[in-house]
Amino acid sequence: MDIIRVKNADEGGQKAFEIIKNGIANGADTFGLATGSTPETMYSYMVSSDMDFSDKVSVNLDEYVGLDGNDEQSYRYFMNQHLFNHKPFKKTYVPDGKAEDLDAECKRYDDVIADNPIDIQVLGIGQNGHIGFNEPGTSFDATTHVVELTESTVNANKRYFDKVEDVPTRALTMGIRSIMQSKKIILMAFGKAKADAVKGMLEGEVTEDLPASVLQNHNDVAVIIDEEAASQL
Ligand SMILES: O=P(O)(O)OC[C@H]1O[C@](O)(CO)[C@@H](O)[C@@H]1O
Repeated sequence: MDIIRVKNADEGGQKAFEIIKNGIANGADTFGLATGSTPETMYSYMVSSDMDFSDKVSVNLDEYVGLDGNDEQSYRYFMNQHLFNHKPFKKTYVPDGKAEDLDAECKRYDDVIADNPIDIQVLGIGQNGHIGFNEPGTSFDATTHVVELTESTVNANKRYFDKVEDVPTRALTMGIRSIMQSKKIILMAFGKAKADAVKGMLEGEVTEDLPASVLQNHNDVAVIIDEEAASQL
């Protein structure tokens, strides 16, 4: 793994943006995208650039079950606000959290991923080492599935909701197998709360107990970490 140390989230977002830009110059046109606070600076750099993404495709990692794309807490809404409303893409995919048949939605999303092989996948990391919403214990062979969120994840994400009871407890997520099939992966981690997960991911054994550790088995990963996230290394 290529470890890129930066001062803070702003510099990290700039580095990630540069990797995206180089990727596009080398033919990348399908991007796996992530939500959460981590990629926000990267999206700001994309938005304030003069780049045109109108011939690019995005495939997002995950969505809360039960939330419509117009719901301000949904990941579809997040992506529209942070990127797509400013920089239109040719096509943007996010799992449908309101699908009546969730199993069918997982199957549909696997077809989307198969039809749109991801050139560059952007990832954050949960405090418990999750990637996408693949929580500890998820099989490395998983494809898109419905997940029960752990207490740690619900607590970490409650900052976006009025009260913890409002945080959905289930989500649809792309599986680890699909993430690992991306040609290139950029994982960003900023802040002290991520330090233990980053240490486990980079220095620990490869184990389903810490999903991000699987990235040790991928041959093209850029890990962008700030000083606080790197503080346990
Ligand atoms: O970037 P945050 O807000 O710390 O969240 C960590 C990770 O958890 C998720 O919110 C779950 O998908 C990811 O989007 C994100 O990478």
